[in-house]
Amino acid sequence: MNDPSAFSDWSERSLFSALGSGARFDRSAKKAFAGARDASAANQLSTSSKQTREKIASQLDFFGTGTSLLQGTTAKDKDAAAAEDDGPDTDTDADEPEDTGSGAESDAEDDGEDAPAQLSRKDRKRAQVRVSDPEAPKPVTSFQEFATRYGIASYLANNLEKYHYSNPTPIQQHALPIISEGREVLAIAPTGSGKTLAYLLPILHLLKGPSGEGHRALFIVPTRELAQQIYREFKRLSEGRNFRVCVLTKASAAGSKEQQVLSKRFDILITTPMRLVHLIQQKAVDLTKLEHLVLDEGDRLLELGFLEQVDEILAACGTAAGAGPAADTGRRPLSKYLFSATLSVQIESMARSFMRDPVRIVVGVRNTVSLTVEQSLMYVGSEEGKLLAIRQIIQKGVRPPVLIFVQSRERAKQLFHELVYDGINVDVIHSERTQQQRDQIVDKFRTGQIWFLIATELMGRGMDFKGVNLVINYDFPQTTVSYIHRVGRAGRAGRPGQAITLFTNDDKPMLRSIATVMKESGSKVEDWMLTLPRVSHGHKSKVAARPISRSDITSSHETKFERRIKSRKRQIIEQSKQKKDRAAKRAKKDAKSGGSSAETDASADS
Ligand SMILES: Nc1ncnc2c1ncn2[C@@H]1O[C@H](COP(=O)(O)OP(=O)(O)OP(=O)(O)O)[C@@H](O)[C@H]1O
Repeated sequence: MNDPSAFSDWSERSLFSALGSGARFDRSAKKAFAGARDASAANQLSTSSKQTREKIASQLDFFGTGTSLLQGTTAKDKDAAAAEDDGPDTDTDADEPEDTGSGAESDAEDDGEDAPAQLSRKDRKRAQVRVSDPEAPKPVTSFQEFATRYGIASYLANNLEKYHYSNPTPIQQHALPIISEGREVLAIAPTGSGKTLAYLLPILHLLKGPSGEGHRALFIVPTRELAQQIYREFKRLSEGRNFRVCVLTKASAAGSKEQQVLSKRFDILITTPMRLVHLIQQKAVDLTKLEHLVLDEGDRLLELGFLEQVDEILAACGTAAGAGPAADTGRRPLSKYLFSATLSVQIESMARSFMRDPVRIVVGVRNTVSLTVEQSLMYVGSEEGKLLAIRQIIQKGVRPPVLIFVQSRERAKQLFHELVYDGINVDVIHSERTQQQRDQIVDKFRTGQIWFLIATELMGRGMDFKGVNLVINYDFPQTTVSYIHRVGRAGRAGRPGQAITLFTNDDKPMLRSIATVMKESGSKVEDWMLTLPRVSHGHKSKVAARPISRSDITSSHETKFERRIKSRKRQIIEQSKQKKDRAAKRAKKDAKSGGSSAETDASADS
């Protein structure tokens, strides 16, 4: 398994000089709009309000990095920040519902003493953790306190130390005791704030050790990449206890009799909904021994498309939506946990219908972006302007790894062909690529072999690439939720990150919503963006369901001849890549058959 930290070391080196001048991205990049229809609108670029970010940095220093928010701040930036006005502290009319919960929340950390008096009410809210039940177990302030209060096994304490988890993040401080004391949890905390450990650690503590009785913990996630990532995190944290973990893949969900027998040996299942439903329908899996059920990226899992499958899984656990807790069978009652960076009021009430009096924990302001991400919007006029803008951003010098989001597979392929022709170290990931290709790409991106990764919504949620410095929304996100998750691939674990969102005139209807989210998370946006006409919910739903149609991504100035040459060049690159992949595969195979394999099968440990 690759160690992601190796990548961060790598990214510290200035490897990107080959692609550009090495200069940082110029945020006043008006030149990027050459050729765009409305050059004057280039001035509408927004910059982050560093002043606001710095003021609350200490409050939100989840990872104890201290200077993380300021690391990317040059002296010039600081001057600029000093000159900036944070603007009036009025609530903007967030298009996404904010927190309209029960109203019975206790501001667990809002005793007025911790927050500096000069912070505005909103800034303080950004730094708060709100817990819905005043009777919920009190938070822990350190892993040491958690260990002594609950008597956690020494292997867990050792692994926390070994993998440098020195202080719990706010979501961990609250979730660890609440889950450990048997309460269900609805957790909403920013992207990259350590939600995975917030549920893995207490669940491992409660499971104690492998039992061989059947599946006792089930983790459901929307993509198989995320399933693999949770598997990796689980393996690290459970080192020293021989838990048997199964990540359901296409192959393992085939539902053969052998699988049915095998599955009983696994303590833990990690899966996407579809894979599990397949096994349930084949009667190849027994979920009646389940003690813990986690819906990671839970709001996504309760949306149309996944909802029916999740409902079927809940029914198989004895907890159908609308029903109360499972009947007492003498075993530990099934506890359910939902984690996400975003959760609407509607989805929350749906979740409550199958949960048992969950404690809701909200870190910061609901549905906003992590403060470690410096967000900006860039007007590019037209689709051609986008291609020009991205080339200029790259030429000016950015530090890889960089994630670039587009709205469809087709566009991902088109942009890939454009950038690969420019000689950029780029790859593309989308659902049409094979499982093996997807795994390889994720691995290569983690380890720095790929510098730019073009992705669809597939990679928008949950993926933890620690070193991602920059996210570029080449295509404007279809919803604010998608925006929050996409830009949350940068600025993780307290590190600074940057997000640039390109927009054209076609994106203006949705601009107000995104600008509002940016403002809510401490970035400065132009006032006119916040006063654009509101868009009806009907229109938003339409855009959410189907992206706006855009013209193809292509350098239109090319002649037919140039395009033919380009296409031939692409073929050659593709062939040479395939050749390399085949050679690597052969080498791996030879190595395996030659000696004893230390690597266990990621899909099915035994
Ligand atoms: N207490 C901690 N100290 C240091 N690093 C941590 C701690 N907890 C988690 N991390 C690291 O922070 C990174 C982000 O964690 P994680 O992937 O769980 O974020 P998340 O909140 O689930 O984000 P998302 O909403 O995008 O899924 C991971 O690399 C993880 O190893």
